[in-house]
Amino acid sequence: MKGIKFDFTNLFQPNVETGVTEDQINDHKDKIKSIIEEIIEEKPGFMSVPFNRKWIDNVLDIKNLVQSFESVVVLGIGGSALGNQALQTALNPLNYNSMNSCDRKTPKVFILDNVDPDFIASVLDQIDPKKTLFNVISKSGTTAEAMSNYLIARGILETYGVKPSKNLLFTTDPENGILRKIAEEENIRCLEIPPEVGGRFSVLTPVGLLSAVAGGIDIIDLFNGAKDMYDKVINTDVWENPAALNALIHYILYNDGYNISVMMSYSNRLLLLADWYRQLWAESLGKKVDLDGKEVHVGQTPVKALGATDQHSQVQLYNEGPFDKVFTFLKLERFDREITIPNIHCDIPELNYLGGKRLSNLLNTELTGTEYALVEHKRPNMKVIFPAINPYNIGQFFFAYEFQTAVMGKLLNINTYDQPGVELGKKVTYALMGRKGYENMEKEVMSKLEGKKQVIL
Ligand SMILES: O=P(O)(O)OC[C@H]1O[C@](O)(CO)[C@@H](O)[C@@H]1O
Repeated sequence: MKGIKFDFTNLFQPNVETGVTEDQINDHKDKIKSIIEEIIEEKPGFMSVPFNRKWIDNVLDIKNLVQSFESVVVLGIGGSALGNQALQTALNPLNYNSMNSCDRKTPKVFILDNVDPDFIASVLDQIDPKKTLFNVISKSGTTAEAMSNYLIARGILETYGVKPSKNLLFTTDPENGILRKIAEEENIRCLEIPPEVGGRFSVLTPVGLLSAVAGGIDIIDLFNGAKDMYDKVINTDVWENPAALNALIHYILYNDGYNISVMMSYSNRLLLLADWYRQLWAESLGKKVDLDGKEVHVGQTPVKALGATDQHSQVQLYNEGPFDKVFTFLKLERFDREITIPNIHCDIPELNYLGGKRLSNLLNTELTGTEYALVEHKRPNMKVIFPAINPYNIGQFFFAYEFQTAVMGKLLNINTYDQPGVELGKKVTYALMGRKGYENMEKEVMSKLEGKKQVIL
């Protein structure tokens, strides 16, 4: 079977004592059917993305230009960066940027998704601004982090005497926002973020596609994967729909106190898919009010982990701590590279069992060990199995989880597509950084901050 597989075995009773039952799933069969019908009917923006060739063409039209640069630097945050990072890390070698240019063939790709000066400076040290394309990505065109990094990049270009329009590319709303305005005034190249697609659902739009193309990734196959997954997830029978079944099981467990969803990748290359998932699951589902206006404070906290590394950091808690976590392992069957452990110290039993074994075998055996231990400790867990890492499988993953999030949002009866909870912190930053129009807020914040009884040791 082509594509990724979802192994739900260890989420069900009697395989795991705390798991769900078939009856519980059957009790929700009709509800899931109507939820899927509703989603198809309502068609949230992300649903049509894989079928709109425009997003691919817009990016492929400028492929040669983009790939003519030595480096491409993405300036964005949240949904305007996490998908890009997941794509680069999964689909290019982990040492991609440090490979020599003949082996790499396509530009180095850096993603600046923070305003930590040590981080930004460390990337700026690695690029030649004159040979760098800065892709500023912001749907709103107002995000302080993306905008300050834009100003820094532009300042550098101006210092070097480079015409900004030559080395800048904006990815933003087709009509609104300050980036669009600057682009129009200065004739800066622009790609569109479809207004109906929220940032965290935008990886398959030019948001994620431009840097993917810069890194030589086959975006057509990425779309093919997403399209084939679409066909699977619109199936209204929960037993044949991996995204709906996954959402439903997470929902049932959540209502049983499983407040945390751990995504643990047994592949360094797949790890940042878990970062992408964290934003999707957290921002979409963590809500104060439901669709009836009732205060509900729902949401399952997504956590990222790496196997085998975190077996030696987190697994003690996972096995013996509170019964509040459901686990998703990302398993890779075929690694691109292989290393065989040499037969050295053949007379030392603590070492000789490893000799001659492949590292991938050790890693996946460790996964089996962790799964086994979790089951023994009555912890529900599942696997997403990647036969290999390729654009098709990654496209499938993205679309499956986007749809799963949509189903979970319906089960929780919340608005999956807004994020009112991020606004206050943003506004306080504007106020304290002196943005015009926020003077009253600055006063209010300062008086609250100064009025606090200090407890500093
Ligand atoms: O693309 P923008 O508008 O800069 O937003 C970046 C991110 O900020 C948020 O609006 C809130 O943190 C996310 O939803 C979004 O992905």
